[in-house]
Amino acid sequence: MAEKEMSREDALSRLDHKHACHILLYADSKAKLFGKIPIKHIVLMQMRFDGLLGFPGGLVDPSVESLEAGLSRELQEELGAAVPVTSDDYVYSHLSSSPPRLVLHFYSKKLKEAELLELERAAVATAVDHGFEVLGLTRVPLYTLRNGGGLPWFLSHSFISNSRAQLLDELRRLDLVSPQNLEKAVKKADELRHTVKSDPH
Ligand SMILES: O=c1[nH]cnc2c1ncn2[C@@H]1O[C@H](COP(=O)(O)OP(=O)(O)O)[C@@H](O)[C@H]1O
Repeated sequence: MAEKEMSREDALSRLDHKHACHILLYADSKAKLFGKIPIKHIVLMQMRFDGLLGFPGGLVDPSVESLEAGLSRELQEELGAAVPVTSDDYVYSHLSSSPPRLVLHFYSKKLKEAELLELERAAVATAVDHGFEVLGLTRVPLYTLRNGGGLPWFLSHSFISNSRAQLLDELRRLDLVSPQNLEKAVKKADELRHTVKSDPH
């Protein structure tokens, strides 16, 4: 569903709307899958309570806290560790079409690989939301295997709100996947979604 991009100023003037902030956390990595396929970057998403994929974050109330303070609070609950977010990490805002009267603010932040690994551990060990609102953090595979495994299959899953578009925009903007590989992965994902839906078994 289409979401309308808006300026931060316009977004914050919507006092009669709810506001939600979400973040893409990522790190560079030299690790290799099966010892040969470079991971290149670790990008985090999460499996939500409703079975949809989305980013860490949640509802914030700009009348009582800054967007960044609200997002940091949500991250503490979902990841079990402090992730200081600043306005430098802000990417863009969208007016949600469904549900209506909701403004979505999106952030991304690069971490060191060791910091990200520590967050993954804390998300299981100490996060109060683990097993409830959040069923688990997941990494986004950025490679495409010969059989379509990796990013295409990941993109063929179901995502909350505009989080799939937020993911694709950031992978493109941060150059975490080349434009050609991203385009191919999206095309393959669309074919896979069609195959899964039309398979009667
Ligand atoms: O990753 C995301 N990207 C964009 N919008 C999202 C994402 N996750 C949830 N949303 C939207 O934001 C709303 C509030 O988010 P969330 O469910 O994370 O907050 P909460 O845990 O505070 O209730 C959801 O109803 C959904 O429409």
